[in-house]
Amino acid sequence: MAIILGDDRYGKAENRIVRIVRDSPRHEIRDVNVSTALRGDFAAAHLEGDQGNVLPTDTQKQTAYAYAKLHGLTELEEYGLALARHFVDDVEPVASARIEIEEFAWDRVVADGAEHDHTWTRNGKEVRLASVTVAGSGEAQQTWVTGGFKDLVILKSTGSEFHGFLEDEYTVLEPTTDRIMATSLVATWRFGTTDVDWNAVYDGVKAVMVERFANVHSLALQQTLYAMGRAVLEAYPEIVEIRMSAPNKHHFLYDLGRFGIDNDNEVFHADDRPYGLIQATVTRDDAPDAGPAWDHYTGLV
Ligand SMILES: O=c1[nH]c(=O)c2[nH]c(=O)[nH]c2[nH]1
Repeated sequence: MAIILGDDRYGKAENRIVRIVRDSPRHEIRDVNVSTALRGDFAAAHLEGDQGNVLPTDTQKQTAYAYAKLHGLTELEEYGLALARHFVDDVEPVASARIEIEEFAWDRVVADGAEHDHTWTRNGKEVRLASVTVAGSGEAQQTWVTGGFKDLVILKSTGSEFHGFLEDEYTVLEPTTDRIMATSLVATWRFGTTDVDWNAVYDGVKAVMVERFANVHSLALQQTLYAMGRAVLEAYPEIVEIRMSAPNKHHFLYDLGRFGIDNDNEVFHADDRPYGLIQATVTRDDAPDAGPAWDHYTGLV
């Protein structure tokens, strides 16, 4: 009996590439998850630990990012064809290449009645939230109502800076005057009354927050959150307090300079963790006591 190596392949799975086309003020976005897998003359790596034929998965990753710039991502299939043909045609030991691509769709934000040039929400709706607490009876009965949403994923491809921060001996972050800002927003608000047009207020609050995210030129996610919360309280007298939680979904500019390729805020790596988590409450100074309004039960709201 002989023991033999069966089928094998290898590559870099799930490269989270965001490509912004920004040759006019109206930007375009492509947000993809790209996996590469190569088959070919790679037995020696398994049998002898010989890497002579092995194009590192890291190189496959770099190529996937470089091709996002060089070939664009306007058509996923064109991009995939270019990448696969490169591996097969230009890398000697490669006999076949498979490229798998998932695309996450974004919808352009409409703010002030017009499509926004550089802000999108992730396709698919946010989850609406509501909580009601009633206590006591008769004249003494009290009621607390909160509304909100979670999973409102929103991104702007410019109009965001972050610099002037405190630095110490562990600071390596480079200041930036132009970055992607993205978050998956959770917002919950407390009503001061039950005399509310609930659905209309929900739609309105969401529109106000999206508009502020899009149009406030941001110096930090903290500043944007406060601007959103403030605008909600200004627009809706029936709301007395709003709480927001915003993961900073980091998009790191991919270093293509190493390959002699310019990257003028066009190709990014969308990192999933760790993430900054920014939370803020904005409230009226005369807001009634919150009582049990925030007394969460399931953790879902
Ligand atoms: O908007 C930001 N706020 C921060 O507090 C922070 N910290 C960081 O590293 N990046 C950012 N961005």
